Amino acid sequence: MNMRPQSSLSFFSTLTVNGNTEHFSFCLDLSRSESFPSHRFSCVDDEFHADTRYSTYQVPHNAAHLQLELGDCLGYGGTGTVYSARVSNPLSDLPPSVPSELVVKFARLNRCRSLAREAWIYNYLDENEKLTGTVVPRCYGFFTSKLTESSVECTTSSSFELPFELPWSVYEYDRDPHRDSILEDDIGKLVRPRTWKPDHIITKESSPWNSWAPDPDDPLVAVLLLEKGGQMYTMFDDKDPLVQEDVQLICEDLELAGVAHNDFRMPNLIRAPLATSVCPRHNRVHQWNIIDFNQAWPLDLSVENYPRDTDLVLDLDYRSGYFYGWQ
Ligand SMILES: Nc1ncnc2c1ncn2[C@@H]1O[C@H](COP(=O)(O)OP(=O)(O)OP(=O)(O)O)[C@@H](O)[C@H]1O
Repeated sequence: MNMRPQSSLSFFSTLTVNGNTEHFSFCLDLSRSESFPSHRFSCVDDEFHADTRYSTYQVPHNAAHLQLELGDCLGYGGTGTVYSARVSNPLSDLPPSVPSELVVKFARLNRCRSLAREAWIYNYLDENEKLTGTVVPRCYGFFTSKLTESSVECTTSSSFELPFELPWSVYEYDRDPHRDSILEDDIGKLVRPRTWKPDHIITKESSPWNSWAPDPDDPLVAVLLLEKGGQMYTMFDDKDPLVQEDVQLICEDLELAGVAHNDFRMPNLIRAPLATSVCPRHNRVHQWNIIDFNQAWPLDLSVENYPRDTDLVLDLDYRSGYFYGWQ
């Protein structure tokens, strides 16, 4: 029987991140936290739907503890700052498939809710679509911790507000540093089912993240732990027909999973991690992975008129002006 290996999302319950650079040093203890479910978008009526199938995923409470030493900054954007991190646990404590280096995406202090959404999409792609490890990096969980002054030392200044000084600092160009960004399923009409049964199922509306807002007096740090991929896509890669073919195929995989990415640009396409598995649909190891899902949402292709009605929403528009950053 062809059994899928245990999901990387079930490996760890708690995490310690040690960061020591010339600007700061910190030691953060974090615990697994629930991610933030999305409503289901439907192209039938162009509305978001509350749907009990789109709910939180269980977090493991008695799984292993992971210890990381922060390495280089790999990139940043409006939502977070991304670092490589070396696993410092004794190897015997870890599931054998855990690589020695991972990636920590820190949410900016005002963007924890957006990162909680991105974490939910990774969960969705892992559990429903089995795309983690082939088309998107494997995810090792979403963790949070309250930030205390005692856990952080800044060598330049002790301010929590300094841009770029700390991995969770608010983005310098943020238009509203005191709020998280508005997600597409926060606005417009919401369609509710006629019968709404189980109270114990946590959907977007009943999730604590739905009403979350950053509190400067009680800051929260949130991180997403991912498999480490390589360099992002460049104009040089763009000229290679083999690269183009492979990217078309991973776009097809994400489209057939019914996940609308909503921000498909060159920086969100990276070289696939070393341990990428064979894609069962294309019977090959893809050389590229898609990242950055904080603006994504799922569709249910079994109720959509696919591809006729879904094309505009699901099409990743590879090599479009938006992809190149021209519009
Ligand atoms: N798993 C990964 N492996 C290697 N590099 C990564 C990984 N995840 C992110 N990066 C690097 O970090 C950069 C920023 O990551 P990401 O796009 O997730 O941040 P963001 O803040 O959500 O961006 P945006 O402003 O588009 O929302 C990427 O362009 C990429 O270079």
